[in-house]
Amino acid sequence: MIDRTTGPGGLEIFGGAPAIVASGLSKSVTVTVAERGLRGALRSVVRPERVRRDIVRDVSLTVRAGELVALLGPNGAGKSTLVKMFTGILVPSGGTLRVNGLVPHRDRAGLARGIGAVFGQRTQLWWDLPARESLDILRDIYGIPGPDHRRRLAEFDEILALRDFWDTPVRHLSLGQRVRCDLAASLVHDPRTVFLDEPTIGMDVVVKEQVREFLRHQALARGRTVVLTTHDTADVAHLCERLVLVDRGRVRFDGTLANLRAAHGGSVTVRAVFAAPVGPVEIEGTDVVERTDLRLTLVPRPGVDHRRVVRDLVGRTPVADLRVDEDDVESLIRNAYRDGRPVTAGGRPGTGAPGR
Ligand SMILES: Nc1ncnc2c1ncn2[C@@H]1O[C@H](COP(=O)(O)OP(=O)(O)OP(=O)(O)O)[C@@H](O)[C@H]1O
Repeated sequence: MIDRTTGPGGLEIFGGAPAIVASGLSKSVTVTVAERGLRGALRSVVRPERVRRDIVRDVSLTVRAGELVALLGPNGAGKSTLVKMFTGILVPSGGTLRVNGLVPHRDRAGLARGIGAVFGQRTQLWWDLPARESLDILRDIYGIPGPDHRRRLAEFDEILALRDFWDTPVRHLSLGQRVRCDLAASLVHDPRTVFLDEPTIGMDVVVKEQVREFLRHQALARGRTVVLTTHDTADVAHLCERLVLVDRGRVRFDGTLANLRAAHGGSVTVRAVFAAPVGPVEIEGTDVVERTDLRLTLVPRPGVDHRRVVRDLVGRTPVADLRVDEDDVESLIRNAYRDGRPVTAGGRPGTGAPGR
């Protein structure tokens, strides 16, 4: 059963039990190795060589209720496999997993009432029906009371502007319109935890922002847990407080963007233009890149907080203009994969165990 209370302003919020608790979670498959050449092909038929492939290895992760978590990683890293285990579609080969307090593959029916999912290119809507009719069918399947259903659709429509196209058959919708309807379908039964695979794929910048605002609202105001897989680093920068980087089946990093910056950030550059000429300025913990009477460019040394550098600079000189250039999210993630060490929240090297 889903544990709910009423929060400020009468909003329903979910209880404090973690949404996901995974410990040592693994998934292996057995694959047949195809041998080369005609003789090899014949041998593969007569005596196929089978090898075990580890797709997800020893993943430990706790996601609290109401968290917005991005699951990131290169193609083939194991993200979809993890989400398939979270949603009960795949049975883990090892470790333990609970989602909304349930063992997903053992209690798929119970789990379905408390989770929602959007899987990228696939739709859960009826192809030949207008999206609105699909949402009505889902209302009947889940037994949602009419007033609740209408209130939820009005809320989804307010941010996602569904009314413009929800009377059009799904097969005539653009990808961006269809995914917006799929988002509504995944939330219509008010699930506690939502899994979204590339929710902003194929959308223009305006619609992407609409979807991000919608997901923020669903996490912050509604207390829903949102786990999204994405290759769009702007989703991460605009949306997620927590990042889990997966690589070759393992968690390589688990923490906030600030943790990632601390662990894998390159340099931050502080550029100041002064309102009047100044003499020599010494700011502790920095290297000077450029200095004139009117300009100063500094790079804080590793481990030095650039905000302290900015405070010192502004406190001691007449700064007319100031710019801080940091690595963008994409370069941070690239650095994390290149650096190779698994890092948990707080920037500490670790095994991918929950960092908070
Ligand atoms: N049933 C299976 N049999 C064999 N290999 C599999 C199976 N399912 C997944 N894999 C392999 O496991 C790896 C992880 O796949 P997965 O789909 O989880 O990656 P992903 O991180 O979601 O990738 P993408 O970003 O491309 O969607 C891939 O190398 C894939 O080929």
